[in-house]
Amino acid sequence: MSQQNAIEVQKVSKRFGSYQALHSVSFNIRSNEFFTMLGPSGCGKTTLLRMIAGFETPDTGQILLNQRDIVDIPPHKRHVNTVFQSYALFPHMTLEQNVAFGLENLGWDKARRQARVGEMLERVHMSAFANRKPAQLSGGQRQRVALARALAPEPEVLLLDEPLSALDLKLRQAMRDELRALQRDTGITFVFVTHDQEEALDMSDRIAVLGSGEVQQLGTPTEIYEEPVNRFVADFVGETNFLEVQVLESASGRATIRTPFDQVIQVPSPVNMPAGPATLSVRPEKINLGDQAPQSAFDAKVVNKNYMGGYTHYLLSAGGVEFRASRRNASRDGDTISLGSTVSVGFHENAARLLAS
Ligand SMILES: Nc1ncnc2c1ncn2[C@@H]1O[C@H](COP(=O)(O)OP(=O)(O)OP(=O)(O)O)[C@@H](O)[C@H]1O
Repeated sequence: MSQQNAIEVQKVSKRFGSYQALHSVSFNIRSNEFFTMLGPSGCGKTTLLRMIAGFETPDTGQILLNQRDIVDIPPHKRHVNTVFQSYALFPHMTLEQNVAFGLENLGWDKARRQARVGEMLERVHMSAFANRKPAQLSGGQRQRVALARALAPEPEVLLLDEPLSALDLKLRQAMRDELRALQRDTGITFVFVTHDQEEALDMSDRIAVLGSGEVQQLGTPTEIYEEPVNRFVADFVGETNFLEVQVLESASGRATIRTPFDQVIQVPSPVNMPAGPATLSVRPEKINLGDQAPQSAFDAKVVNKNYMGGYTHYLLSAGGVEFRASRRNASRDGDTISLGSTVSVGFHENAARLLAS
């Protein structure tokens, strides 16, 4: 993957009336990557996408597209296309005409247009429907055509605004793989907006987690999930337990802490973590139970359990604290820990993460 930047967002702020939607946001999107802006409703992700597209302007700051400032370039001159949740296909046109539409405006001649439309419909597996109208298609098929139309003029960047959210669950999952493959095949930079953390983890090369109009963390899916920098990211991406701990000392990315279960352990930590109270994030699947618990284990009571087939989720209590653990049922009789029993519990030190805030 090239490390060149397709898009640079530099200190972008935006206010709507008295509401500050973006607070001096900066990040770079690399050429040819699948980049996701992930965050809860209202965090500013759509506003950022609309700024890149040119439908919205920053109050302050700059946006560069391939090193060029685009703030004053109108949307249709940006070599950026957008796919929306609502497809936005022209209902009176056939699929072929829909995909050809933008190419005609760009001045492509008929032969070139036809070749490109054929190629794009093929790519999204819609060649057999070329002469149908959008109303004769399912939601997933419409979204494939919308993708073909947006990719046909070979934009430098494709913006995707929650494009899967109108589809049902099964189709959404299948479309994730298709989108990812389409990005790899075309090599076009994809900028994807979603509030669905699973989608983001599944598809992205890198994710920017947005919250309260700021970038809370930017990293690969593994970094975001395994090394969340703060409570917001740990909570928004995946499930986790927050344990109130005491930092005894810290140095170069590791800290010695006392847990609510009276263990003194060393865990990964942000640099310069001051001594005193802090929060430790431990994901439920990283808490091991019974014979799987490590040596530093302690006893906990099973307060509740939910058998989910492949997994069982447990609510446990120890040291006056309740926390969650989940365990994969790896065999027919994997679910052996009963409600009300006392079980040995532990987690590997590298599986926990001390949070900066
Ligand atoms: N044109 C506008 N006028 C006033 N407020 C706006 C406008 N556009 C966005 N906002 C506000 O700015 C904030 C960020 O909006 P934005 O649409 O970027 O959020 P989002 O993260 O995409 O959320 P969602 O997933 O709900 O679309 C929201 O609180 C929204 O109400």
